Amino acid sequence: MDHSSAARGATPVYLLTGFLGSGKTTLLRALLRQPAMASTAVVINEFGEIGLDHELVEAVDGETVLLPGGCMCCTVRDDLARTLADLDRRRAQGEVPPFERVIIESTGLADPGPVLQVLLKHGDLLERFALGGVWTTLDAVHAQSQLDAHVESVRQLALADCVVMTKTDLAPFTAPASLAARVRKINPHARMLHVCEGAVDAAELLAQTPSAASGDEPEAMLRGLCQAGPTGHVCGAGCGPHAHAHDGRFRTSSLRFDRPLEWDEVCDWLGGLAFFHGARLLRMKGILNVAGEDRPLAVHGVQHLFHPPTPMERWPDDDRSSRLVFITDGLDEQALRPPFSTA
Ligand SMILES: Nc1nc2c(ncn2[C@@H]2O[C@H](COP(=O)(O)OP(=O)(O)OP(=O)(O)O)[C@@H](O)[C@H]2O)c(=O)[nH]1
Repeated sequence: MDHSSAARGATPVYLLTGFLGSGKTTLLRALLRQPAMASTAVVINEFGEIGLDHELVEAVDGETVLLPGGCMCCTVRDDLARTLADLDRRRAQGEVPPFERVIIESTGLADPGPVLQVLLKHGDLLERFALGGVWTTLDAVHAQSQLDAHVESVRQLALADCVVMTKTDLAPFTAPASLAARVRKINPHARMLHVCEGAVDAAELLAQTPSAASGDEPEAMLRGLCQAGPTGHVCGAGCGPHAHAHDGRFRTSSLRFDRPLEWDEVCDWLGGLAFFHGARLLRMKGILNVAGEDRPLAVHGVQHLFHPPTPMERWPDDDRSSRLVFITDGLDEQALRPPFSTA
């Protein structure tokens, strides 16, 4: 938070961004368990129709708000401004715990520039909230190809105050060093942390403010960086889906299964998807009800890599159906359908 914001008592807002599956939710969960992150309100935005991240975060001892489906950098920017204003009002009226900071987890496809504009341009919000920093997760396994193919991931990196390189445990030995060199060319100012499974010191991350990172006046610097999109397009109030490359090209598909699933069937199905369609399967995540298991299983995939399933503490609500969300680079929905019955 910059000093003028601190002086006027504005609440710092941290934007947690990073490409699909790069470890944002994992980092957020690890952060929220630490005392330094007590009194944090969380705002989560997802691209899919079925929002899963707020359920995967688990055990947040504070206020968690799920922004409606849609990418925050285009369709739900007004919702974000409203959500922040609403959080502030509910805090003043004692309806939510008295949070000291807000973390916004954006969709992996969001261009952070327009999101930051919400914080920097909304007159009403400026009084009460100030940008605390931008944290960008970078997947050490997939980032090189994501940076080649998706301008959103370059923008997420360019606007970072702190780059959190994840999955170094899975990457080939030399990958983090060559990725770090590429990061330096895109964003020489950002601090870089290497973390495994979200294990980062919250206090250290909180210390990475825009001013600490660059020495520039943070809001002025960010305003410049946020103005133009990758194509020179400046996001405005009437900015619709047309303005962003990801709309139309990226497709979200959601599947729901009412009956408990057989684990072997799921493995064959998802294994086949990764094998045949991994290159276009940008992200898969789900909560599964597996026959014989008391607890739900969280499953995650990024391109060809499927992470080991993890049992969740408990079902997030009464809904016992399995839910999966796929974000693909134009993959036909038909290709995702399982060979077994979904009923
Ligand atoms: N081995 C390993 N796995 C990780 C690490 N960080 C995250 N993961 C795994 O990567 C998968 C995706 O992580 P998430 O935290 O859900 O990624 P995300 O960026 O929130 O995903 P989206 O919100 O869908 O874009 C999960 O299975 C995590 O357990 C890491 O440092 N090491």
